[in-house]
Amino acid sequence: MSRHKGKRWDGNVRDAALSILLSVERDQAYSNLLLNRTIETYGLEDKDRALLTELTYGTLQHRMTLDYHLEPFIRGKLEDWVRELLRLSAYQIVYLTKIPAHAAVNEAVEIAKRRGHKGIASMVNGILRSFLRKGPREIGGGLTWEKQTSIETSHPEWMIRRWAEQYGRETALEMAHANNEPPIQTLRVNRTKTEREEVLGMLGEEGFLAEPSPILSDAIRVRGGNAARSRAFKEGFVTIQDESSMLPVMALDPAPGMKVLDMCAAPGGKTTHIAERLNNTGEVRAYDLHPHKVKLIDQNAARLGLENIRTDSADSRRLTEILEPASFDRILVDAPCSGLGVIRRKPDIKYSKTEEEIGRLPDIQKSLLEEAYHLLKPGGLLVYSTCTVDREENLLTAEAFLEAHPDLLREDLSEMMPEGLRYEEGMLQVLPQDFGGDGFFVAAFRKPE
Ligand SMILES: C[S@@+](CC[C@H](N)C(=O)[O-])C[C@H]1O[C@@H](n2cnc3c(N)ncnc32)[C@H](O)[C@@H]1O
Repeated sequence: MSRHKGKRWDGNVRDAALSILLSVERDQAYSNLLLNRTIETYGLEDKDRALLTELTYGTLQHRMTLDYHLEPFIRGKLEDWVRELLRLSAYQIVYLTKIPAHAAVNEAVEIAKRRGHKGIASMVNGILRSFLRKGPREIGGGLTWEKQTSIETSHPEWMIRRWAEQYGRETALEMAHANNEPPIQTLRVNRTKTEREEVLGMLGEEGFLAEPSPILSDAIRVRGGNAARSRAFKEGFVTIQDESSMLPVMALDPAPGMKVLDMCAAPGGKTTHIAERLNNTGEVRAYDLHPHKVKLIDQNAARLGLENIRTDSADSRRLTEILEPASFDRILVDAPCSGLGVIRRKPDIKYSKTEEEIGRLPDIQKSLLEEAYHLLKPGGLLVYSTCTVDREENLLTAEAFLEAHPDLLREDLSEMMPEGLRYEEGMLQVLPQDFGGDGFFVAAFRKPE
C-alpha cells in the first residue's frame, strides 16, 4: 500500500482497472490518459502499475474477442459495469496464465458484491464458472475471413476490410495482431547535452534494462520501469518517444542556423527533436491549434534546455496571414490524422474511429500542406508525416498535393533513412509489425531553387 498526494490506494488493482475501462466505454475517455492519472494520483508501485496496465490494456485490446466468448453465457441486458467486469475477468482467464482462474472469479464476485448486491454477485459467479467449465468457443465455422479476423484480433470489421483492400490480407492480419502487442518503450537522446553511451550508463546504474536501438543511432530501447522516473529524463537528457516518431525529423534533415516551421507541433516531440538537431542555433517556430497544448511544448523545451523554440497557437491553415511567404528552410506538417498507427498505445481508437471521420481528414491535411507550400523557401524541404497506416490520409494525400504542385520534387527517403523498410515512390510507410515501432508515414518534397 502506498500514499501519494494525499490519496490513499486500497490495493485493489482490478477495481481500478474496472473504473478505467468503464470510463473508456461510457465516456469515450482516453485509456492512456486515465491509466497515467490513476498511476500518478496513487503513486502506484511498479508491481501494481504493471498489473493495472496489463489488465486495462489487455481487456481493452481483446474486447470484441472476449464478448464473443462470453456471449453464450449471458441472458438479457447487463449493466455497463457488470459487462465490463465480466470482460476483465474473462481476459484474466483466457490470456493471463499467471493468474489462477479461480482467483480471477473470486475477485470478480467480491467486486460485484461491493459495487452491486448479492444477486449480481451470484449471477457473475454463475456466468464465470460456466465459462470456466466450457472454455472459450471456437472462432470460425462459416464466418467470412473479415468477420473471423475481426473477432480473433478484436478490430471492427470495416477496419480489417479496409486494411485488406489497402495492403492485402496477409499484411492486414499481421498488423491486427501486432496492434495487440505491448509497445516498446524508447527514448531519444538529447544530443545538445549528452551522448547515447552516457545515457545507457545512467539508465543501467538505476536498474533499467537499456540497449541501443537497432535502427536509429539516437534512440534507446528501455525495459524494467517507467523511464519518466529516471534521472536521465529528469535532467533533460532524453525524451520518451517512439522510434517511428523520430523518422520525420530525420527526413527533414535540419542543420544548425536554419529557420524551421513546425505547423502541428503539440506536445512538441518533434519540435524539440528539430531544436536539438539545430544544436540550439537557428529558430524553430512551433504552432498548434490548441493554446493549452502549446504550453506542453514550452514545458518540454524547458526540461531539455532548448532556447531556440518560439511557440504560439494558431490555425496553421491560415499561417500565411501572419508569417512571411517563402521564409522557411524546412517545414514539418505532422498532421492531425486517424491515429490508426498507434492502436497499441491507444486501443480505444479501434472502437471509437469511424470510416466517415477518416474520410474527412484528407481535406484538412491537404489545406495544411497547401499553406506549407507558400511558406517554404525555394530550395527548402517540406516533410509530411502522420501516425496512421491509412493510405487515403498518407500516400493518396501526398500524391494529390504533388499533383497540385508539379514543381515540387519528391525526395527519395530510401536513400537517407533506415534500410529494409516499406518505401513506395520514395515515401515511407511504417507498419507496427515492421520493427516494433508505431505505424507512421513520412514523405518529403523539395521546392526547386
Ligand atoms: C499528430 S499531432 C502532432 C504531434 C507533434 N508533432 C509531436 O510530435 O509531438 C497533430 C497536432 O495537430 C494539431 N492541429 C490540428 N489541427 C490543426 C490546425 N488546423 N492548425 C494547427 N494545429 C492543428 C492538434 O492539436 C495536434 O496537437
